[in-house]
Amino acid sequence: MSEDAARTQLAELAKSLFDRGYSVGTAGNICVRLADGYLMTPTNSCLGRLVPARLSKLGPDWAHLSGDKPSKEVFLHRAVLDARPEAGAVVHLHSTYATAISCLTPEGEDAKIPPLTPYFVMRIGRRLPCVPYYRPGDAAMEPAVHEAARAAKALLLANHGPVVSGATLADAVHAAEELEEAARLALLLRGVPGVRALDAAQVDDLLKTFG
Ligand SMILES: O=C(O)[C@@H](O)C(=O)COP(=O)(O)O
Ligand SMILES: [Zn+2]
Repeated sequence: MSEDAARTQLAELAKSLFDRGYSVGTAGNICVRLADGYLMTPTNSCLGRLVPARLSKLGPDWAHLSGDKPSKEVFLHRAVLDARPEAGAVVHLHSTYATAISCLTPEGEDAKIPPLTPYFVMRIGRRLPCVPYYRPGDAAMEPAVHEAARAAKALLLANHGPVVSGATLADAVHAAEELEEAARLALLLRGVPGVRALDAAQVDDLLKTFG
């Protein structure tokens, strides 16, 4: 995909997330890997109103080259994309239910979202680590995020929100949407008697077939 096409697609998918309530105000940020660097949402930008030509362009060394000032979460995106060479994009949101789970999960543990549906397993996988709390934009989070991202496609930032990678931006967006729905189901069904999750053999079969 050309850089122009990547810019247009980033703005369109970000608007789609915003329009459906996955992001409010200026929350969230997105990064896409390019052949010669990275495209990133500018800091304090609204995902619903991005201008393709004003997206931040960073070089292969993550130095800001052009466009508006990049998101303060450059370290977050760098950690994930360095840890997952196969990933082409990262989406960070403050979507309500996944963020609620990030406030319930003990820091450093995996989030307790049970494998209720096949699509959650297919899109997110077996693990969803929860990285301890860091101030947004704090470079100190990079090693912890890197370690979590090596183990899983998606992770939670404690008391902050989800971070989801994908082979393409569309994949990352779809996975972030699926994570939000899974978090919503998990909270809806919390404590409800008789809830049935997929068993280990069913999860293994999904990962073997689609993972
Ligand atoms: O929560 C935060 O402050 C950031 O993680 C965020 O979501 C928005 O920050 P910018 O991308 O710098 O606007
Ligand atoms: Zn954030």
